Amino acid sequence: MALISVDDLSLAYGDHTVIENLSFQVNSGDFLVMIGENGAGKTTVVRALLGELKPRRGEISRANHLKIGYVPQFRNLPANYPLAVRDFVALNLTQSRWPWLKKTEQHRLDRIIRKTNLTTIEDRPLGLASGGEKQRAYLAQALVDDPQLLILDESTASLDNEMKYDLLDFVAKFQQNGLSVLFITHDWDLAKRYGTRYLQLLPDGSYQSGPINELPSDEEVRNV
Ligand SMILES: Nc1ncnc2c1ncn2[C@@H]1O[C@H](COP(=O)(O)OP(=O)(O)OP(=O)(O)O)[C@@H](O)[C@H]1O
Repeated sequence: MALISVDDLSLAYGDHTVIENLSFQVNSGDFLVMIGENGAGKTTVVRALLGELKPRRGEISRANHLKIGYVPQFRNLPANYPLAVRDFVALNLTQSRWPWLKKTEQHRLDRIIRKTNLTTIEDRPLGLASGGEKQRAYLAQALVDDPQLLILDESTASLDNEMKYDLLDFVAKFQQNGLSVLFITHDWDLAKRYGTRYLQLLPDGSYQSGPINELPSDEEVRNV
C-alpha cells in the first residue's frame, strides 16, 4: 500500500529549479533510501513531503490520516539545554497537556524510552547526553506518537560508524515491526546495509529508483 505517492513533481526556490518530473512512492514496509550528492535536492523533497514547500508542478498524495515522524538533519542543542531526555521525548505526544501526562501517554513514553535504550539516562538533561544518545532521543521523540512513516534526514552525518550502525539498528528493528522508513543520506554503505529500495537524485536533476541491490556504486555514479 502506498503511504505517499509523488507524481511528476517539480520543486523550485524562485527561479532556481531543484527537482523536475520526479515520481516515486513510499510503500508500507519500505526502508526507502533517498540518496544523492550534496545539493541534489534531498532535503527539498522532504520539505515538500512534509507540506512545508509548495510544489511548482505535480502532486503529492498521502494515505488518509498518515502520521509522519521526522528527525531533521541538524539540531543545535546547547550543552545547557535544560529539558531532561524524557521530557524532550514527551514534547511530541500530540494528546499531551505537558507536563501532565495521562496514564496511557506515560506508558507510551516508557515504552519508547525502553525501546531506544534511554532508560538509564531519561532524567539527565539532554544537553549533557552524548552524540549517539542525543540521536536516539531525537528518534524516540519522532516515534513516541506512533507514526506509520519515519523520515530520517541525514541523522547519522555527525556520528562515527559504530554509532551510525547502532542508531540504524534501532530503526531497522522498528521497521521489522511494521514502521515504514524514508532515510535520506549520501552514504552508500548505509544505503546498502539497511535499505530495501532506493531513490537516487542525480546531479543533472534526473533520478533513478529500484530495489537496493540495483543501486549503482558511488564510483559508477561519479563516472557517468
Ligand atoms: N531556502 C532555499 N532557498 C534557495 N535555495 C535553496 C534553499 N534551500 C536549498 N536551496 C538550494 O536547493 C538545492 C538543493 O538543496 P537541498 O538542501 O535540498 O540538497 P540536499 O540534497 O539535501 O543537500 P545536502 O546533502 O547537502 O543536505 C541547493 O542548490 C541549495 O542551495
